[in-house]
Amino acid sequence: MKTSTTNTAAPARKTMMVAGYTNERPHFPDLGNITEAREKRFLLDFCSEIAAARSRADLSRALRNGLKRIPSAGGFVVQQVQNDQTTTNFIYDESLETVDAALVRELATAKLPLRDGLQDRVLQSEIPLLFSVNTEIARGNDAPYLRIWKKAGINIVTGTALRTGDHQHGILWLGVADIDIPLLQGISAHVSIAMSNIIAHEELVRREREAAFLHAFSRDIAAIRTKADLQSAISHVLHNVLNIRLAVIRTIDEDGATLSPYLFDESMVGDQVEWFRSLIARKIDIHHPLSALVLQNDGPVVFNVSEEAAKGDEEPIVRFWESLGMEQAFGVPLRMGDTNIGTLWLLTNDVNMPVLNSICAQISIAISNMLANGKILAYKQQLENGSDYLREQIKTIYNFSGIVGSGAQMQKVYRLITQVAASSSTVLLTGETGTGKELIARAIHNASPRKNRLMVKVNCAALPPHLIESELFGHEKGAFTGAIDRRIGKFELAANSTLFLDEIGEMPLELQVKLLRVLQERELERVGGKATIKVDVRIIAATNRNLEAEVRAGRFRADLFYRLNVFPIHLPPLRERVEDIEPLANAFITKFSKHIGKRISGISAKVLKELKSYHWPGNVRELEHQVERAILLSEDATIREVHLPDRTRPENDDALPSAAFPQTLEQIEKSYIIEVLKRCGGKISGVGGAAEALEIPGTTLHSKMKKLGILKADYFNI
Ligand SMILES: Nc1ncnc2c1ncn2[C@@H]1O[C@H](COP(=O)(O)OP(=O)(O)OP(=O)(O)O)[C@@H](O)[C@H]1O
Repeated sequence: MKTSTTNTAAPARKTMMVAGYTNERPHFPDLGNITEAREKRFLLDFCSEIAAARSRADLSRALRNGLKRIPSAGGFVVQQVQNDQTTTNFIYDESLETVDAALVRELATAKLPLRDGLQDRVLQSEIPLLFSVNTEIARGNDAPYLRIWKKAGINIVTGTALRTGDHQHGILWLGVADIDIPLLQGISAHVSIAMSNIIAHEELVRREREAAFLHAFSRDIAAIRTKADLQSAISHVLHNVLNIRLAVIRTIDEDGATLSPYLFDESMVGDQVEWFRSLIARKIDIHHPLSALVLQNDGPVVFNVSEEAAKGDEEPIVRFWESLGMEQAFGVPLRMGDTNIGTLWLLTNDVNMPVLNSICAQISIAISNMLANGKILAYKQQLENGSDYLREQIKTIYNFSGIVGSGAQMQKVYRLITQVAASSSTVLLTGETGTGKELIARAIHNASPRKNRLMVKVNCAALPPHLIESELFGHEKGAFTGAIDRRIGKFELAANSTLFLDEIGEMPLELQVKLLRVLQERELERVGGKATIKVDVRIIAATNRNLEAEVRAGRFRADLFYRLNVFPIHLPPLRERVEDIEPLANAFITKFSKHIGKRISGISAKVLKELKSYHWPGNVRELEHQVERAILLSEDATIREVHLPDRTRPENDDALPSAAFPQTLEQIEKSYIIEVLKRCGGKISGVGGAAEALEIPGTTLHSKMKKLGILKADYFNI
């Protein structure tokens, strides 16, 4: 046996037998005590057992049994050549575990570089090579398997390339000092065939398993209705089929410009959860280099983490991958047909690309179905809410079928409506209560390009402050107690239409900030939601308060006021457009006589005079109610009587007639308080209440009202 400092190679021979066995033994010594005939017998037995091997365990057993009959044999290892210039263990002799179990097991799962000065030489050689373990170690070769052989006390090992045709499957290492080269070649030829069969069989089993998983996955995914179920199905298939974990799925937002997180799994980020969450929470521009690359690619993109880090772009996500010790990260486009719907990110150092592709195709379908479902639900809700509006509109249609009034003041209002309607500019309608602000808001909407969608109205004074935010911006399920379902807000409902914010002066200060943000950025977040939603909404706001005074008093934000006051339209009080009173009264007679079912043809001159001289604190609404009441009470076809409150004024006289004037101080006080209460819409205390206007505490006003016998009917009877 030659154990020179270098390896000894046996020259290739032309006289090999079919099994690779020949009687000639030019370099290797005899096969111990096995005679030539027994050698043949041995090889036949050995090879038939190897040929029968269907699994790694079979092959291992066959090699172990065969080698038992070679006295100098000390163990075997078969390494498999991988595509990435490495080898991995295929089988090893379990008896080596008695030497150093931990090291053997470590090697069993390790990837060894192919070019280590030994493996590469064996694979390049046509014939088996013989190495001295001690010499290789002394030379500085630190291949870990040399340490095993050394610990096992084996100094001479032979390495034989395992090939079928041109394909290199691996290397057969034998710890044997004394073996006949043709016999070794015969053994290796059979091991090569067995190995390639086992690999093919394993591949087949793996594919069948994958196909079964994919089939189950597509079945499961078709039945999925919730995001949580989708997440668990995806995690399950990735873990079971690819043995990897999902990092995050991002979907492209409605605006088509950004990607938002859709699903993510923090189970693989260890104690870096907070960092991971902060990275995930961010919206990503679709042109961001890493995402753009994935979205432009047909299949998965492999990012080499150290190469990405070396670019010095200070990408936070790359630093994160580095911190997890990842060598590679995978970004996969999620697509339906030619349309990108998002990206899927995996943290793994290795992945089966074809399988990943088919999983991603299924995930794309599932996500796009879920997104479509979400949209359908939103549309459904929009339709439902829309039909409420429609009903409301139909119910009150007679109220805004036309604006009545042709006086100079209303002519000015009509001109302003015409100027602003076609644009999307914000309009601020001001004027006392009942002057027709809502009517004008609808007129602007109906004259605008948005007229085919319903105008959405929010009365900021009618909602409790804690509900206004959810009413305006919507909420996600569970956002607060009572949020049992997701609900879209009025802003989203008014998408591509007009949002009429009535009584804007009543909006609480804290909400004014949020409204300002939406008006500035045209995007909002639902209460309890993370996603930002773009909205194209035209705003018309209305108030009967003097907003400038409210700003000065610190009750209204100046910045919001300037945002709203883009195009102000002031509705004059009815007392300043007396010329409109008769046409308005006639219009209401037509409307109510039809509605009530009484044929009323007109108003007496006396009543008309009374109407024209009245102060109309409740403006057109008050006139409307007075006409309705008069029709109900009238006994013939002409209205001959109206019951106006005490504040009538004679024509051309600003002073009130003495008969109508209260006689005592108490009466003066009573009617003054009633007047103030009317102007404050019956609100007694709080912001905008009568007590505030009278500059007395709410409790004092209450007791005064009690003392003076002021009843609700006194100030609500307009
Ligand atoms: N010029 C008008 N022509 C016909 N009807 C009118 C006119 N102005 C107001 N009205 C009617 O008066 C009533 C009150 O009008 P509207 O609700 O638009 O007033 P407003 O200024 O918005 O009141 P508030 O400030 O109290 O909300 C409605 O029934 C409306 O149809």
